[in-house]
Amino acid sequence: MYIDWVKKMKLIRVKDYEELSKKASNILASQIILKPNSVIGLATGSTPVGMYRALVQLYKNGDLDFNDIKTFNLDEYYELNSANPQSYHYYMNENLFKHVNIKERNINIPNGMRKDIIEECDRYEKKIEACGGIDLQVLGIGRNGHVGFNEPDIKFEARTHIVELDHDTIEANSRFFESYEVVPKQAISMGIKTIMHARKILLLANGMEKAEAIYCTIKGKITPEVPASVLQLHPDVTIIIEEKAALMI
Ligand SMILES: O=P(O)(O)OC[C@H]1O[C@](O)(CO)[C@@H](O)[C@@H]1O
Repeated sequence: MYIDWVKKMKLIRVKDYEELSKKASNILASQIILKPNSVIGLATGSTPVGMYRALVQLYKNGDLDFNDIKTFNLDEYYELNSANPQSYHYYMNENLFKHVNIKERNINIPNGMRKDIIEECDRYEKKIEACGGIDLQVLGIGRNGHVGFNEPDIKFEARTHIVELDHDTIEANSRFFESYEVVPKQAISMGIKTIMHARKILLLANGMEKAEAIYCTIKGKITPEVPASVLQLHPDVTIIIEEKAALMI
């Protein structure tokens, strides 16, 4: 492990995915131990799967208690219901929630099935506020530098909203679906402003295909073309980068 600071961002370089997952779960576990009623922002995608596995293990060993934890997920596909195995509701249940003692009423994920989507986005934002804001937000990163589903050219001032997914994102995520055609083309996502309001941010990057996005996020100019680059302006960001994702920095 190698720790570095670039423009106020704390970079933790790790040798492989296992170390990334362990390190990320330890950071989350410290947050939960130090503040048992923390509000945690959660991410989906393949990258945090190992972190969730490690958190479940800590819980099973009796080292972690989710009883007072509240969670808010970053995003959900539009018009996929929670019983659909491709939905992020389903993913979260399978990877974390059903294995730990979190209370159902403390779990928050945007509801892509609501008829009035604008109202749903508004409700989600208000709920985050009512819970006192997010203490620690976990993020993955897309090949195009997206965070949550905030695609390139997003408005930095956006809050939770409905987004049109990029071709690149649909293509990347089609590995979880039968084909490109059946991947939803829209999603509800926390906006950049919502993410930037979190007190702490933990970004995880794994694999060569993230190397360019990570380079632009850390060393590039701050631009809506690389949504994650805005994190340079956040006062408390930790990025855990596996060796191949760190190739360009
Ligand atoms: O971890 P993965 O599967 O590479 O996904 C990266 C990003 O893409 C998304 O899955 C959305 O496309 C995000 O939720 C995630 O942060």
